[in-house]
Amino acid sequence: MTILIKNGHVLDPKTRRNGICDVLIDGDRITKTEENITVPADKVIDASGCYVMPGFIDLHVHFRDPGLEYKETLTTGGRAAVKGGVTTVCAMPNTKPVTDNSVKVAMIHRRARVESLTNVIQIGAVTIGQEGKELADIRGMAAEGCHAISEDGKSVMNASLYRRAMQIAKEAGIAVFAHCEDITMVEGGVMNAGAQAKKLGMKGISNAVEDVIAARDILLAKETGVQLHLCHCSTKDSVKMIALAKEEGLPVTGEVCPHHFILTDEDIKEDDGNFKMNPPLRSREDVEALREGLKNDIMDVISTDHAPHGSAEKNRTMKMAPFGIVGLETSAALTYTELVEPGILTPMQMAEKMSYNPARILGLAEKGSVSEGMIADVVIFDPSKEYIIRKETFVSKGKNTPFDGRKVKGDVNCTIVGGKIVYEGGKVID
Ligand SMILES: NC(=O)N[C@@H](CC(=O)O)C(=O)O
Ligand SMILES: [Zn+2]
Ligand SMILES: [Zn+2]
Repeated sequence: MTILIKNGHVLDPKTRRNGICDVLIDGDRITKTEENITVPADKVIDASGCYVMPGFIDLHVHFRDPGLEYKETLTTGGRAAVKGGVTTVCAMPNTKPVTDNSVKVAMIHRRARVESLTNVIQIGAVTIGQEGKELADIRGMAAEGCHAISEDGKSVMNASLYRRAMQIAKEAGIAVFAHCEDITMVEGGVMNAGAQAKKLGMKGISNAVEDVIAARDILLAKETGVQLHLCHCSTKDSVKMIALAKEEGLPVTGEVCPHHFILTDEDIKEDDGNFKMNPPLRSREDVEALREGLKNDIMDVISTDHAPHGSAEKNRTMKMAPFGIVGLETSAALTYTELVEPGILTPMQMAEKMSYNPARILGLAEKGSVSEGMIADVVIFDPSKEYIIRKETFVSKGKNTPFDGRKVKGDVNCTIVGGKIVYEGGKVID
């Protein structure tokens, strides 16, 4: 099968191509990127007025499979991913049971190849059962294709144990994805500590809850030399610390989620569980620092932390609802609308942070680029389309979003995974 994408504006962070160009796909590879390709193809796509970018690589999703299939599955999560232009995801291990050994990892990889439209890279847990007591078989999981380990959902509070995990990850050549939260400091908090929490009568989560662990983890990365990726950064001091780490030449990267660079705690007008996530929506100052960090490339990655939950669970009070919101189907549009349209990021930076940089962090040499020889994971994005986000239109099982009813500009037109069209004309092609 050959696909010829005509007249699109190619954004390729690897070759720095940034202009109108045709793209030819043959089988699972991109075989040519050139102006005016005229060879016949099985399928021709007119991408006039659209960006042609490397398929998005989301370093942080929760597919809830196995064990919590009522929230999401490899199939439903995969469909949501390709609708959002996401051609590879990193699935976090806080499944049921926790994905903490090579047999479980191999099983998910095997199943995902059949059940999921997007590529799934399973992330292995740091400790057995995410209990923070005994290290998981990190080497074994790395051998099964875990490109990173993570205790996401919580931090490994025992610094000595975490340091040992980092040493092993370093030896195995994989990264550590860090969820930064000092659980001893949370004290029942459900939203950002500040005036809005007081007004709503909620317990607060201060910035230091994140910052003290971010600082610790950077210092541990310095000692062990492991590649450390800080997940869902929400505070201005996280940005500062990553800047410092980079100045020192440490292999530390930072990730920001759309909700953290768009919303503040003041957007929580009432007691609504759909605004509850970890880390919480912070202050205007934090949001500005995250935007600035993305703009000046201190922050490398935009991920979703797609965290689906059942409606009955989320349509409860802030106190009762679980932490987490969905993101796969809104991330590209929100990023374009909030960062690219206003000139905070260039379109090329969007491609970098949503695809190229994640590919580098995972060590995927054949991904994150629309250029000859690469795997044909491609997204065609129409920056002119305006619409309103409606959670009923989500293909994810999770409808838990604070962005329902929000106006956005920019929509995924077509998603190609390994040379196969899996989303086109508003429809997922199973
Ligand atoms: N982000 C969240 O609020 N929730 C995540 C866990 C996590 O990412 O820490 C989840 O698994 O639901
Ligand atoms: Zn987390
Ligand atoms: Zn998460």
